[in-house]
Amino acid sequence: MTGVGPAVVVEQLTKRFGERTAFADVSFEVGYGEVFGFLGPNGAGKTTTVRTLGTLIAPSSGSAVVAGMPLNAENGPAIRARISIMPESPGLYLRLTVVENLQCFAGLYELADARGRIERALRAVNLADRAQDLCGSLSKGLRQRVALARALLNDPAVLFLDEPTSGLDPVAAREVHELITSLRARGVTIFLTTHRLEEAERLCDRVAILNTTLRLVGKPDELRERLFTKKLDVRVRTPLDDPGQVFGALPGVQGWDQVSSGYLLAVSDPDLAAPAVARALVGADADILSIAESRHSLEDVYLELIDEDVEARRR
Ligand SMILES: Nc1ncnc2c1ncn2[C@@H]1O[C@H](COP(=O)(O)OP(=O)(O)OP(=O)(O)O)[C@@H](O)[C@H]1O
Repeated sequence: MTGVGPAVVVEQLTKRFGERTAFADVSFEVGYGEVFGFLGPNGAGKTTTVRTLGTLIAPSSGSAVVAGMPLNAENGPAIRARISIMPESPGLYLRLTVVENLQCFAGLYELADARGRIERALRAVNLADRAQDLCGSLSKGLRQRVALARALLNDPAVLFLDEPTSGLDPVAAREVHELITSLRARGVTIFLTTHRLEEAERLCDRVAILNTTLRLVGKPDELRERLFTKKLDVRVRTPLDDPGQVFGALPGVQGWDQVSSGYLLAVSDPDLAAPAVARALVGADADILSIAESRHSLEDVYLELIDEDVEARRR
């Protein structure tokens, strides 16, 4: 499942539909074995990127390498043999059973040892005991798992999952998360588009934020650091008489704000600043309730960027 070099390389890729630009000038790389999150608002170009990298539509300009092969019409069949796409809507034959659906797709792929592959795929998604059920009788969550089994039939090196938990309840979504984690453990490279930011934060090694153009790529922690200053959240039983005197002269504390719950301190390194802050509070006779690093979520990062875009469009 692994290869030499990155699993996906995208360089200045652009897709236009007539006058409309779906995405423009997008460049990034995905390493083998990585879970790569692709985030962005509605209409940002995520699905079109997946369809382009999945060889379903041709880019307007730019270049890409997918599963080690340059993306072009000639390599289409070879790329398709090494990747899978699980689209947002599973598109199963509802009057056929689970196993009949998989047989049908194994036939289309002309896969050798279809029976063994189907058994393994069903086991991988914990559906072996539902093989004879009609797909039409399955819940949305189970249908999604059948679609995932279908995507696993060809043992893909790169798996594109387009909104795999869209419309699922929290339990069904968690099951899909566990499946993604187990696929990653098997070395499958996963390209995951999602609107669920907590899902991206939990599952992805790195994320990209797209809004027609690529806004940021990195590990969630790096993106937080790039966009936000670090903060210490300080809570005390009663407000300080003179917070400026307590926090003002502390090394590593760049500024402070009084908030309803206490004080938010801008710091260069929370681990270094916290003990000094604690000592200063004790020196000021304050009753400390807690001192903790205030963490920005990936959602904060996302909203900061997308809001910037909305503001820029208004100007
Ligand atoms: N076949 C097509 N013809 C014309 N325009 C298209 C086509 N497919 C997509 N688009 C346009 O390209 C843009 C990006 O669409 P895309 O579906 O890739 O966004 P998305 O990020 O996946 O959105 P969502 O999160 O809502 O699924 C949209 O403006 C869309 O209308």
